[in-house]
Amino acid sequence: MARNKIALIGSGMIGGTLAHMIGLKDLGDVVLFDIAEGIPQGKGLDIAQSSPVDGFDSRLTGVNDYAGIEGADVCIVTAGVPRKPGMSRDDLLGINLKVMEQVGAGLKKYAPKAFVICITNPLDAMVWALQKFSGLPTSHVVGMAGVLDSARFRYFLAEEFKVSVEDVTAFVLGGHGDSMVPMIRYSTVAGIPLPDLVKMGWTSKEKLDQIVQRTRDGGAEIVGLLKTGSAYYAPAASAIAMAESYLKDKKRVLPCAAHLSGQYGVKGTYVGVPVVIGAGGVERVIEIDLSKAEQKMFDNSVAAVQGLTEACTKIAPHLAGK
Ligand SMILES: NC(=O)c1ccc[n+]([C@@H]2O[C@H](COP(=O)([O-])OP(=O)(O)OC[C@H]3O[C@@H](n4cnc5c(N)ncnc54)[C@H](O)[C@@H]3O)[C@@H](O)[C@H]2O)c1
Ligand SMILES: O=C(O)C[C@H](O)C(=O)O
Repeated sequence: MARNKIALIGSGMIGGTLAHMIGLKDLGDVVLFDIAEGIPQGKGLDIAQSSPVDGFDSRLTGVNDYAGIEGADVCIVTAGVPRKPGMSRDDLLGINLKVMEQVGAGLKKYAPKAFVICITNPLDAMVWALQKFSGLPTSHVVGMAGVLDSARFRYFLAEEFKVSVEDVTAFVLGGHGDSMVPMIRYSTVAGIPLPDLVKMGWTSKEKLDQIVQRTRDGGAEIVGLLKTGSAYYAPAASAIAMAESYLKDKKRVLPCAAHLSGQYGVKGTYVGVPVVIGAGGVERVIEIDLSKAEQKMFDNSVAAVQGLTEACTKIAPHLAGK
């Protein structure tokens, strides 16, 4: 059987980490693409030279021409610019929208059958624009944010309860911005919902509120510490989980920025919701029951995302007709 081909569009901090993880997990051959000459080639060669030590056979190559991604099964897009301290993700919209137009053209020409995972920020607006620029089916263009935000939520909860991260399930709905909605009611420790854990005296409502806020601020916390860019280890691990579910038809249920066509009362917008990812791409959008308060927070988050997509159509009016 032929090996999977995984193209990484953008070979910066996340792109390099992705390439390394794909090698270590032996998920397939990797093509690193970037506009910066030498960076994808150098990272590819460096990681390839670790393969005899770690015992993997992935072939890694670096390119500056989209032709190199031809026939990719999966493309993970991190091309663009990350934020620095004092910036919001939304400040990246203008610059990264131009990058999405170039990437979309490259995907359309060379990898129209790929499963595409967009990571570039501001995430929900960029994946929306990338789908339109590329013309690929909405089932095959998805955004990574919910897996990361949920992983942060799970990690903070596991720390609070002093239990294994493995036994904490949690997820975050909505856009990947300040208005994201960590779902307390649907989060558990070994199946015990968080509100029950409050009743059992494991934690307090105030402490949970602090954890929710720390989750919302999770990206900014790392940006404030790193100062030169944003998180990359956890984002890369999150995208790998999505790629693996597609490549191995695992049908994992993961929160992702998915195209909504009426679910949750939303049409034509990408926003974070639980989906099933399998060989068919996004095979199902799962509509969970929301309380009035949860629905209000979700609607508020959707409105924030729609504000950004409107801003995109002002910068690139041709997006409106796509
Ligand atoms: N969705 C999420 O949860 C999430 C998490 C972390 C980071 N991000 C976003 O991911 C993006 C990448 O982050 P990073 O830390 O890897 O940044 P980085 O600066 O390390 O890497 C970005 C790479 O993109 C390349 N690039 C720039 N313009 C390009 C173009 N037109 N075509 C191809 N390549 C181009 C750059 O040369 C650079 O190598 C940022 O926008 C960041 O905000 C999103
Ligand atoms: O916060 C950022 O700018 C990067 C990313 O969206 C994150 O959540 O880590």
